[in-house]
Amino acid sequence: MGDPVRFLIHGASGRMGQALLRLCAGGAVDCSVVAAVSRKPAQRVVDGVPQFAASELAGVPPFDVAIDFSLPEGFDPLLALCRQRGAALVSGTTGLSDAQRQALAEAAADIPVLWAANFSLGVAVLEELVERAAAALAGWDCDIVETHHVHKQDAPSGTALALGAAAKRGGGMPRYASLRAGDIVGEHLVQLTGTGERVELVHRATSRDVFARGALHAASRLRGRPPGAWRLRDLL
Ligand SMILES: NC(=O)C1=CN([C@@H]2O[C@H](COP(=O)(O)OP(=O)(O)OC[C@H]3O[C@@H](n4cnc5c(N)ncnc54)[C@H](OP(=O)(O)O)[C@@H]3O)[C@@H](O)[C@H]2O)C=CC1
Ligand SMILES: O=C(O)C1=N[C@H](C(=O)O)C[C@H](O)C1
Repeated sequence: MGDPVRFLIHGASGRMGQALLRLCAGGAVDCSVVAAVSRKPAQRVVDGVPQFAASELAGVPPFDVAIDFSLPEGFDPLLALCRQRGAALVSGTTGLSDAQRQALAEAAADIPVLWAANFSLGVAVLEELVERAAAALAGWDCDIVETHHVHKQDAPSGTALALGAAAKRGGGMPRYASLRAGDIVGEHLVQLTGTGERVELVHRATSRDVFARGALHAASRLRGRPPGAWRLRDLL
């Protein structure tokens, strides 16, 4: 066993940030959270974890891996910090611009990075099923319906777009629909419709812990890897 991996949690006050901090405190992986960053932290230290405002990012202590579940507006300073410090970055933030995706790809020349639209095992399997189904059902209509809680800002969800990319790899031409309702954690339906028949592939997340656990395990395995754009399947 080596030293505990040192995490910076970015978006710490949010729904995902809170799940990550709770799982870290519970020992889900061998780690120490050296900085919890949000836009405006209410306290300086919470449960022994130092809290930082986004404007104080330059002053955070040394860390091995930043885990980012925030909003696109906070992404650029975090990526710059990781490059400057030579630290790895795991990000699940969706709604990034093309320029931000390009900057992430360029950063992979210098540091290990992993971005995934969805850190659950089920969605990783669903992507493979969708590609196969779209290839086998050429010419069928392909519709992706995603449903999330009312606070979600981006649409279609990152996962819907990733499933759409899988469908395209199989030859499908996906269309998207988004619903925002109550406190739904995240549901994705891929519907392939022919004449007189229909195939439905569905994933329902009922707890954010599935995403948080996936991100923590990937992050702890990213420490010490060479620079590059890593995929979730390389690490889990
Ligand atoms: N890939 C995956 O598996 C998953 C991805 N997500 C994605 O993760 C992201 C976060 O989701 P969720 O936790 O629900 O969102 P929340 O709105 O609950 O949390 C957002 C967090 O980001 C912080 N933040 C906002 N702006 C900035 C900024 N400029 N700099 C630094 N921090 C900032 C907020 O701080 P403050 O409270 O101070 O404003 C808050 O801590 C979304 O993009 C979502 O789509 C979510 C679940 C799974
Ligand atoms: O914002 C969320 O909550 C989620 N976002 C991700 C996405 O955009 O696909 C993953 C998950 O569905 C929850």
